[in-house]
Amino acid sequence: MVVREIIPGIDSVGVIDWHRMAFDNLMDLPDGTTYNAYVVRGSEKTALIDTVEAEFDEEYVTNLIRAKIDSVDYIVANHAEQDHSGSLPLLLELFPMAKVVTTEKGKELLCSLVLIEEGRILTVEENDSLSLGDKTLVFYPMPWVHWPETMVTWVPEDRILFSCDLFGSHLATSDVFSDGSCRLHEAAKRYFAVIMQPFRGKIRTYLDAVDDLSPAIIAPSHGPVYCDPAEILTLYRDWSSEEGKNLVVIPFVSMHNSTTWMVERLVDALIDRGIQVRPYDLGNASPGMIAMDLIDATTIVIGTPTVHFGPHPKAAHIAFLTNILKPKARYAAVIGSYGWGGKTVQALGEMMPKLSAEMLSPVYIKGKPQEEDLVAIINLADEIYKRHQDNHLV
Ligand SMILES: Cc1cc2nc3c(=O)[nH]c(=O)nc-3n(C[C@H](O)[C@H](O)[C@H](O)COP(=O)(O)O)c2cc1C
Repeated sequence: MVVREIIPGIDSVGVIDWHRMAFDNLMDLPDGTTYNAYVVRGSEKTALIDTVEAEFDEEYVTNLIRAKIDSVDYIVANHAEQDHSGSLPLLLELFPMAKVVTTEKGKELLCSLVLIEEGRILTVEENDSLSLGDKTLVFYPMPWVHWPETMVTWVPEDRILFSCDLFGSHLATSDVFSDGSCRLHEAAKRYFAVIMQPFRGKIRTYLDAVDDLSPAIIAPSHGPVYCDPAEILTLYRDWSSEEGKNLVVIPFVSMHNSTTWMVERLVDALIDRGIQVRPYDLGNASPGMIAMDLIDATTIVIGTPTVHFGPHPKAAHIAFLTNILKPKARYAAVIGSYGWGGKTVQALGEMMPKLSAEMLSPVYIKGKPQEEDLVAIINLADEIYKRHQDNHLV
């Protein structure tokens, strides 16, 4: 529990969740997370920006007491997801005059997800503003970062942007401000990979809007605050672009090593051809790491044996994840081994209808790979090399 000043009149009053291991049961969290919330004190009125997970209610309220907040006029809900709206019911009890400020869609979601009474909600649209006296809150809906109701809040007098999940990172740290470290950038990338990647087209548009505002500070709802917004804006420009890198990601699973031997041969052949390669054994790989590489990969190769006539469930899981993340990869292939028959290659293709990648010829072999099978793997490496060359990546 700790209150930190961001700038005079604006404090960080959120909480640090040091030990959380997973988020949304979708993403592994190696570094915990934070639920950021802020207080903006104007000369006449006070606003809170976002709240925290309900299980951290007590810490949040303690922070408000430490920050000497005895009245609240507005509680801005930039995003209705429970990690930011969970404390709203308690806060509305504690501050009976406070209004929740959100978009029309946010109102609908808050009423159903955290059971807020409609009468306590004030809805806002693009460019609407609320005066706090010497500070103003201006609202910009930015749907689909990463839910339909999301918005950001801007304080023009201080040029600070409360960007909610946009620019967030799951990183529990005692630093309230970015330290510019690789660790933070990796946490932000992991966050983008799993939460923002499918919406990168919209995000490119929103990056232009943020550039137009030219913020001095970006204060997201997870992870550190950026006093040099170019740091995170530059990373977001790269991650949200449609330009893949000279990278092949190979998530694979094997029961008796035939698929593993094929993957090993492919890895060596790609390295020989000057292509960066990341194999992930799905027996113990982190889905977050794979998702991060999907941001950059130009080619995805899934390796799997046939199990009960289809792909191994671990390969099916990664195909499903790939499909929902809609990565920018231009090429995909399936390699692996079967015993007597099945529809593994076709089934995997059908699991990824949202992947707009050209499917390269599979190398799907019976039993243990023989020399001619390994030659087919070399041919696949050549195919990938040619495609990467066509894209001026090698
Ligand atoms: C539980 C189980 C189910 C299997 N089901 C099939 C199947 O439906 N069709 C098939 O062709 N092979 C099936 N196989 C055989 C494997 O696909 C085959 O042994 C393959 O070579 C294993 O590749 P790996 O060494 O990479 O695990 C099955 C094997 C196991 C262990």
